[in-house]
Amino acid sequence: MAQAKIGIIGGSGLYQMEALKEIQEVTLDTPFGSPSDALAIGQLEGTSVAFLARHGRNHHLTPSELPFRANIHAMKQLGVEYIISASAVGSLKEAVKPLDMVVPDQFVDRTQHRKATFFGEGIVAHIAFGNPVCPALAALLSDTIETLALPDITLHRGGTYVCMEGPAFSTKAESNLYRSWGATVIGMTNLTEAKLAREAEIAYATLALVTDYDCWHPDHDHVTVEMVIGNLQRNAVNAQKVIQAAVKRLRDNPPPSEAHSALKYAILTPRDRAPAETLEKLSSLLQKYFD
Ligand SMILES: CSC[C@H]1O[C@H](OP(=O)(O)O)[C@H](O)[C@@H]1O
Ligand SMILES: Nc1ncnc2[nH]cnc12
Repeated sequence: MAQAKIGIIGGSGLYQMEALKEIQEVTLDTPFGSPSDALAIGQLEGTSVAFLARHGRNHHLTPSELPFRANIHAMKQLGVEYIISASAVGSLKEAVKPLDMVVPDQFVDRTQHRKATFFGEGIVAHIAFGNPVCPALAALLSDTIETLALPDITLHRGGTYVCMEGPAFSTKAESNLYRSWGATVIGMTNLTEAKLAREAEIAYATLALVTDYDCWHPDHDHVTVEMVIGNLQRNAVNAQKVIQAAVKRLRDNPPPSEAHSALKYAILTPRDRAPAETLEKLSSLLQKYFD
């Protein structure tokens, strides 16, 4: 099977990478079901990259329907060590404007209906998640954006991404509550992905692309998909430039990441007490420790 060290997960508005060449479409099965779509494995900046459209290429999956575990497992099967996630977000701060880019360093989990762990069924592990984003990968992403200096785009290094369940947008009371917590942006997908990526020992960072001011802003009574879509298309063009340049940096200088050994002290169940079926199910995550 084709392999790739770098994975890209494209969110709303980013359903393919234009610059990806020699594409092989791979339909993968995982112990956690099928990923959102076939993965496109191809060449970008002379290195192998695996691309997945998070909601499917025709955007047919809601955030709650996303097969997060299958998506991350598929990346692991392909040998991915770094995931750059591109995501549409609403802004919770006046200074963070539509079309700006944020590279968050924290998440707040407001999801309710998701399986956000590979563990259970007889094997227990507790990963550290105090720093939910890989600092080295996030720095690489921010440095890339800064160097590109895209016209009219402000970069915000760091910030807190509130991950809500959706699919409906927030109420004003919720939006103002998140603002009172000092959060920066809001979306519906990235916390779950970041957690699973950490369990899979994949370094993960988010390129958050601001589409709207959510509903708290006095000039925007509601968030509407119409409002979001206009900015999504412009964001997608910028996201492709950033991702391509970040892949080049990653190719040349893949940073060491603590995420790559996240399970080292996390697994509590001794191997000889672990159910054979679960060991088999988790083999691509655990083989390094249990062989
Ligand atoms: C299109 S607005 C709501 C939708 O956009 C974001 O998706 P993604 O994170 O995959 O870019 C947000 O999380 C919602 O799923
Ligand atoms: N305002 C918002 N709330 C949640 N997810 C979003 N994605 C884009 N804009 C959003």
